[in-house]
Amino acid sequence: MSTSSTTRSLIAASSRISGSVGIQGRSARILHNAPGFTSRFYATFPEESRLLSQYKFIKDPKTVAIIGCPFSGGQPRAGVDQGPIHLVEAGIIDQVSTLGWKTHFEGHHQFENIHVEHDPPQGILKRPKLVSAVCKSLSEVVGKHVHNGALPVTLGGDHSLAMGTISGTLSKHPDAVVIWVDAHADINTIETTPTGNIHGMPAAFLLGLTSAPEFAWVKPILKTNSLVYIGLRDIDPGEKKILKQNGITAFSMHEVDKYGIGEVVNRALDAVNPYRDRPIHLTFDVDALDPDVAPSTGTPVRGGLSFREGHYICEAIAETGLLAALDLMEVNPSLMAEFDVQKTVSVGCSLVRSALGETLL
Ligand SMILES: NC(=[NH2+])NCCC[C@H](N)C(=O)O
Ligand SMILES: [Mn+2]
Ligand SMILES: [Mn+2]
Repeated sequence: MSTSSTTRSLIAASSRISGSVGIQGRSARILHNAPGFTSRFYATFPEESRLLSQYKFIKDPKTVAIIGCPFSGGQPRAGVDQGPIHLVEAGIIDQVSTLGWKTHFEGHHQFENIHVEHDPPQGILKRPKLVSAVCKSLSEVVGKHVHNGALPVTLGGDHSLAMGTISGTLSKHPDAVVIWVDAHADINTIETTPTGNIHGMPAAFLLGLTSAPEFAWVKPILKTNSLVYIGLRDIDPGEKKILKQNGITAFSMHEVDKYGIGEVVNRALDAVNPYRDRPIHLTFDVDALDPDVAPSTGTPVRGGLSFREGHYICEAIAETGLLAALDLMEVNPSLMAEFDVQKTVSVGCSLVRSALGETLL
C-alpha cells in the first residue's frame, strides 16, 4: 500500500471517532507520527496513574476533554477551521488515551445555536458578532469541563478562540495564570490593530485593555501580572507599547537564544507563579514554532522555536503538575503541500502529548 493510501485509510478510520474513548490497554505500542516522520514508539508505563496524579487541579479519574473548534472567523485565511479535524484524524484522541487519560470527545464543536445574520465590520473590527458568539459559547463549554474537574484541550481554529478558552478557565480558577506561546502577542486593541483581525486581539480583551459592545460578556479578569509570553518575534508597534506600559513579562526569541529554553521557562514561571501554586492555562499558537517545524499556519514568522524548544515548554509545564487547560491553535492544513501539512499536524499532536505528561517519569 502506498504511503498516501495508508494515510487516507487511517484518516477515514479515525474520522469515525466520536463519543467517549476510555483508557486504552497498558501495553499498547503505537506509532503516533504520520508516515515519513521520525518514528517514535511509546509504551504506557505501569505507574501511569501515579504520573497523572501529578496534575493537581484535575479530579480522578483524570479526564481530558478534547474540544475541536473548527473556526476561522478571527482572521481572513480559509482552512484554519480544518485544523482540529486533521488533528483528530491524525489520532490525537487515542494518543491521549494511551497516556492513561480518560478521554472525552463529543465531536467537533458545531456552534449549533450560533446564527449571525448580518455581521458588518464595526469600525476596523472584522466579524465581531460571529467571533464573539463563538467565543462565548466556547467559554461555556470550557468552563463546564473545568468545573467538572476535567482538563479541557481546545484544538483551534484561530487564536481569537483564546478569549473563550481563557474566560472558561478563569470562571473556575480566577487565580489561574496564562502562558502564551506565540510568535505574536495578540494584544492589539481597537486603536492599535493594523488588520482588524480579532485573532490578533484576544489578550487585550481578556485584560480589559480594549472593549466593544459585542464583547461585553468578556470579563476583564485576567491581570497583567498573570500573563507571560514565550516565543515572540513579530509584534506590532502598538503592541510593544502595551506590553511595556502594562509591565507584561515577555520572553522573545532573543531571550530564548540568550538564556536557553530551560532558563526562559523557569523565569516565565517565576514571573507569574513564583510559589508554583496557581493553575496554568497554556495557550500554544503553533506559529511559535519555526516554519521549518510547523509550516502550515496562517501567519508564519521565521526564526521560531525549534521542535525541542516547543516540546520542552510543554514538558516543563506538565512537570509542574499545575496544568488546568490547554489550547493548540492556528494549525491550518490548507496552506501547504501535504508533506508540510502532515508535519504540522504531527507536531501539533506531539505538543499536546508532551503537555499531558508523555515524557514525565
Ligand atoms: N494569532 C495570530 N496568529 N495572530 C497574528 C496577529 C498578526 C497581527 N499582529 C495582527 O494583529 O493582525
Ligand atoms: Mn501567532
Ligand atoms: Mn496567536
